Amino acid sequence: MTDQPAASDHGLQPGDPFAEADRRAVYRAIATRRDVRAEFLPDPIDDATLARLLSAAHHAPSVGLSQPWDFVIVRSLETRRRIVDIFREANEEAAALFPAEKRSQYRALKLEGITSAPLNICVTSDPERGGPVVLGATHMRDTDLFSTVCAIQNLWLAARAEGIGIGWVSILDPARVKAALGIPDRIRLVGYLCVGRVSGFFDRPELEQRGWRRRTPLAALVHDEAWGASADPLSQALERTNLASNS
Ligand SMILES: Cc1cc2c(cc1C)N(C[C@H](O)[C@H](O)[C@H](O)COP(=O)(O)O)c1[nH]c(=O)[nH]c(=O)c1N2
Repeated sequence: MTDQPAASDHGLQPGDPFAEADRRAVYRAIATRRDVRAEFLPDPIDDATLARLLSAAHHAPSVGLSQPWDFVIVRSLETRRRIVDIFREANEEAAALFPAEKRSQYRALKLEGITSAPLNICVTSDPERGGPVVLGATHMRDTDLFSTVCAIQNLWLAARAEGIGIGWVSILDPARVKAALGIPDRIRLVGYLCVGRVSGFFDRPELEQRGWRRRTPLAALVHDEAWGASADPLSQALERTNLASNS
């Protein structure tokens, strides 16, 4: 046992940045990760690949190392059809909430790939996993959820690197999904993911491509010292940064 940080098994000294190609690969996964709805292929995901994705998720940070996540793997078409019915009902309710001029555009969007993807993963969070008092969760009650979202993002990025698409579906009544999957009441439903190999990834968010909403310039979201103060000259660097080209 040592109290030193672990030496990397990738030929790096502790504290070294990644080699250039590896660094680029990390940013490329981040920049090209997409939410996938319609481009799923029926090809099954083999267990070794699925295990890598789940292991990536399980390496996420978590409040007090509580690891509040569980992953329900859903392959049966019968179960996925039940979930799609839950989606359809919620999606009708959702459409009605948008103003009339947006409603038809909303209805034209494909917002799930539950039965077209060969596999679904329901990711949950157990607020009691870390015990009655969790280090780091004493003053921010939703930190178990934040941790579980980190796990989903890890899985999403790893999937992109594997050429596997992920589509997150949240237009669902969580109580009904939990009942369909036998998930106990006290467990929180965080993400319902459609997972599968894809015919391709959009190069921009599909919602942007379809004119629903655009990505906000980052400089508008970074505040210098206090809320509302623009981060000049950092803002110039932010405007120049293009993650996709790693420049
Ligand atoms: C918490 C949460 C919940 C949802 C989503 C994402 C997240 C983080 N997204 C995907 C979302 O629309 C997408 O991430 C953005 O449009 C940005 O696109 P890219 O992910 O960059 O492709 C999503 N997409 C969809 O088609 N149906 C859905 O119900 C949801 N729900």
